[in-house]
Amino acid sequence: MGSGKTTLLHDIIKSAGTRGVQLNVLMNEVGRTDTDSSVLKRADKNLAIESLLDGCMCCNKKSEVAGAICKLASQRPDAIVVELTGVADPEEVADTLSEPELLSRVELKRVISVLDGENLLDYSSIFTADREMVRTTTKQITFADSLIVNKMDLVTQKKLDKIKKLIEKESPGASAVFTEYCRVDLEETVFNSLNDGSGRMERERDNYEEKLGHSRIKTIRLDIDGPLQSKRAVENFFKTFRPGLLRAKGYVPVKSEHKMYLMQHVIRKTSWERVEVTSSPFLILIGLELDEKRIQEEWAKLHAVS
Ligand SMILES: Nc1nc2c(ncn2[C@@H]2O[C@H](COP(=O)(O)OP(=O)(O)OP(=O)(O)O)[C@@H](O)[C@H]2O)c(=O)[nH]1
Repeated sequence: MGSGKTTLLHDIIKSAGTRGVQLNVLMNEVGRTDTDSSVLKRADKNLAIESLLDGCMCCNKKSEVAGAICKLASQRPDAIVVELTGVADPEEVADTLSEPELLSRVELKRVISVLDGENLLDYSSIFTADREMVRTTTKQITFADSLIVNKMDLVTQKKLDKIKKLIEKESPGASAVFTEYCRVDLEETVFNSLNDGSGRMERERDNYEEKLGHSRIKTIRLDIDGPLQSKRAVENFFKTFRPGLLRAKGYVPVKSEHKMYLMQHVIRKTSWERVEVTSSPFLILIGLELDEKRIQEEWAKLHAVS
């Protein structure tokens, strides 16, 4: 909400043009007309943009996101930049990107949070913002691979000290850059993450594991070779990986009941819904800096006893 995201995106698009990097853009504008798209077209008149209007991508627009990303990915760009609204939750977006149809086509490289330095302290205090806003602001700090605190021209030294303390509290050790008009080293903040040799998009991948592995938010796909012992065994497995594990979902067969379940796990709660599924079972885990090696080891044990 006015923190400087479109300002940054404009610069990214311009810079991509001079680097020969082809970007596509997915915009999400809450309750507004599609104004930012025209601003961005000024940076590159041939830019491919999909816009989702009147909704927050992480909530009611979820089902449309997969379609829009697939459409952009089919043009085989080097990368897709997704601009979220200020109220979007990065974790939910990672969740959306882990839909099976997207998992094989795109990989999350970097989450960049642009924070409004002038208002950040208000947005993160329960005395001045509602709980949902505080929660979202905290998540935007916690989940960012790059943290940009913008509008420094409007921030006093006293406020800056408090902002630094807030960031240290929510994400110890995180390095933030403090900017005016989002002027950052774009090589370091954006383009570096594209140069890992993984090449152009739309390449079908045989191995689905760790699709989102370059961001701090990691998605891991676990294979299910046979029925699992019990629901409780799966829930205990999730417990082992708290607090990093945020989300898990999949079709899980349970041996003790000879049934298939749609399993949804969010933070601490796990729900099980009995389903008839003919496709192969799978489980996707989403979390912050998950230790994949350990997870795979524990998962293998769970199978061994099933
Ligand atoms: N004073 C000041 N204004 C800025 C700065 N960065 C951006 N702005 C202005 O703030 C306004 C909002 O910037 P945008 O880049 O559109 O912000 P946004 O995050 O895309 O906004 P939404 O799309 O509404 O979420 C524009 O008028 C910008 O010119 C800054 O560092 N200082």
